[in-house]
Amino acid sequence: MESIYGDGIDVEDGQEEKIFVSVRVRPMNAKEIAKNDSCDWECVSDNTIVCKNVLTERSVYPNAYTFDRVYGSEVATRQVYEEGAKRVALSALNGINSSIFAYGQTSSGKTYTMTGITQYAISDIFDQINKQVDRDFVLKFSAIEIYNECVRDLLSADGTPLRLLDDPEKGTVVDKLTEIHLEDWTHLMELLAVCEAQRKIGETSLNQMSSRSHQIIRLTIESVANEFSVIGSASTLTATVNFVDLAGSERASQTRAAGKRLKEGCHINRSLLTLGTVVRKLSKGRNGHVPYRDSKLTRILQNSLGGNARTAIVCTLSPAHTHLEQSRNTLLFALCAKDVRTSAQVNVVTSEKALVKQLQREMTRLENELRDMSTSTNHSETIITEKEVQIQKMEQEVKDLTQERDLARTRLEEILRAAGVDQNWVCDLLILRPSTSVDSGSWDVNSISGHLRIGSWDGSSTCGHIRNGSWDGSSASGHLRSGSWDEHSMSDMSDLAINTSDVAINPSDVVAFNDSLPSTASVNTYSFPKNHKLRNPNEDHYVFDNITPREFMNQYFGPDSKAEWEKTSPKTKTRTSSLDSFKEVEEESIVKDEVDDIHNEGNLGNSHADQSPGSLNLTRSTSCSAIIDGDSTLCENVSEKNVIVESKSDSDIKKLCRQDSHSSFKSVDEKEMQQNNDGGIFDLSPSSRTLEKVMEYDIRREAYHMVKIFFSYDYQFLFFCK
Ligand SMILES: Nc1ncnc2c1ncn2[C@@H]1O[C@H](COP(=O)(O)OP(=O)(O)OP(=O)(O)O)[C@@H](O)[C@H]1O
Repeated sequence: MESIYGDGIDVEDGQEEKIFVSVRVRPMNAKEIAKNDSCDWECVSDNTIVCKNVLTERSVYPNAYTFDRVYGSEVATRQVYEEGAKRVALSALNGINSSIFAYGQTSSGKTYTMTGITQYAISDIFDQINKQVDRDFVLKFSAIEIYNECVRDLLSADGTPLRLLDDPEKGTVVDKLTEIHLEDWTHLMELLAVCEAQRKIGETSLNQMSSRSHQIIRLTIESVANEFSVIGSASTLTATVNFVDLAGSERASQTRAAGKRLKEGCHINRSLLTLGTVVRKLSKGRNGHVPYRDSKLTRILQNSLGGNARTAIVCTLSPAHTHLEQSRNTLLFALCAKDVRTSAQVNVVTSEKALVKQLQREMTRLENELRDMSTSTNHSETIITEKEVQIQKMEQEVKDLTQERDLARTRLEEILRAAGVDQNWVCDLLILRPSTSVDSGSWDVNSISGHLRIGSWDGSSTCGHIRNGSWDGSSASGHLRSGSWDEHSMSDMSDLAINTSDVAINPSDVVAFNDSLPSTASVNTYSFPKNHKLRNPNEDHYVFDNITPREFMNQYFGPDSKAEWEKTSPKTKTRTSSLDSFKEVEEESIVKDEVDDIHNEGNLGNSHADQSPGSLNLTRSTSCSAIIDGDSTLCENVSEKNVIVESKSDSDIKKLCRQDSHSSFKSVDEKEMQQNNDGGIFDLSPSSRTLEKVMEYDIRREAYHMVKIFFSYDYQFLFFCK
């Protein structure tokens, strides 16, 4: 019995060998003889063929061509098979993929040759199988046709084109291709007959039965060692052998093709051109891109060209001089193919040892994959854990802030209640969140670089509108801008409410504290007692715990006008004169004028004329402290003041506002106020003048507001109450 590896076939892994290339010249046919065409080709040896035609000196074509084997017209197909294809075909029995295909122009004898080779090869395969008693074989037969770039199953009546799929191990595979278990020789003949019947053929001027498609007959051979095997029962061999009958290259002018035939010819030529390019690239080396995917033909043949397959090509020639150019092209293709090397590899397990090695490699690969997956999973879990911790922290922060807000709101309500302020009164509230240096004692508004928001608060609601404003501490010198107050809001304050959390200011945006009030204290600076310490919120303590609201207001916003104006006036004058004495004089003059105006028009009672000068400056202070203290006497004054204000005509109030705005040395710019629609610029200096401006703003809108400021450890509140 022959060796499993065949007669003289070397199957060492990685061994390279060239494609076996042979040339077969068919006999002159009746037509050619009738036309008295001459025979151009002569095989001068077993492997050299020469062109007998006299060539001009300028011809680029060689005269002689050498291949692995050349066969003249007298040589039988059997010999072509035996010498040029058998060795390759039988290598499939040893687990090596193999392909044999015929290439040549139309009517050159491809089908004739391949039909014979296919039958001889399969016949020999049957013989080899029968001889091999230590292995059990299974043969599977399939047939493919590529017609006009569509892949068809020749064993199926359904002409639906089949898809080509890329399998990582098998390479290109034809999806849903019929595979029939080949039983015996008779069965083979039946199947070949089916394929022949199914294949697209047509009549051309050169071939009455021209194949208009590429045909691939595929035989898959599976074998496993049986009980008689000395190698081992587990060894398995699987390989395929392809018998490829290509459609013939043709020149439309020669075939006089038109319509359907012309279209077929275009597809045929295009795919053969791609095949030629692939072979040419492969012959020049394995580097670089090989355009296998440019045609269905080269995709399917990829494993048969330059891959692991053993390959034999039989190039067929028509000897007639008429076909000289086509024959030369065929030989050029053959020359390229001659240099293409393939690597013969047994692509199946051939021994127990190899099987063990393969399993070990597979185990290693799986372990690596598992490790990678595990690492990836751990990483993801770590990220999730970190996010969860972050979320928990943020939830805790939200909780803490909510508690702070509620605490602040509660304290405000308590203070308002203690001060006798109606909780349902509408208040405009400004909340400043101090920096961490809040305890240091003084607050330099010039340091403020962020924006503040001003809104309104109805004391009971925690949600609603926020009227945005901004406080540009540097450019506006401590002016508070209220940028988006609107008439509607002002006239219907009951609709306004503020969510205190919305108006909280980022500490970095708002305040910085200095140790003391600068000697050049401007109206932009709030100062606090040097010894004053803002309390920790946990102590449930406010600024007002140490001083009365009146003292507080007097201390930071000027003396109360109603209560002992004469005593406090010099002090106020001293402070303001240190700021800008000439403006003070100017202001007092203007204030006096405007009071006189009002008196002259009889809108201000005589009892209040006595309060001048400075009464207007102190009006706000009076009302504010009165309400804070809950002092009934002072509240009467508030009431009186309300009467005074309300008794004024609109024109009076506007006039008063205009005059007063001019009198302020940090004046509210009337134009700017109007440009900002109803947005006023408020001077929030510690002088009563600041608060006067707030009053001014409110009076303009026929709303009478007061200002309170509370400081706690975390928040400072400035709100304007109606
Ligand atoms: N070596 C040969 N000996 C005798 N006759 C041959 C030989 N080669 C081919 N023929 C004949 O030549 C004709 C054309 O051959 P064949 O059909 O095989 O050509 P082809 O290359 O397959 O053409 P196409 O590409 O058009 O299908 C056929 O009638 C065939 O019998």
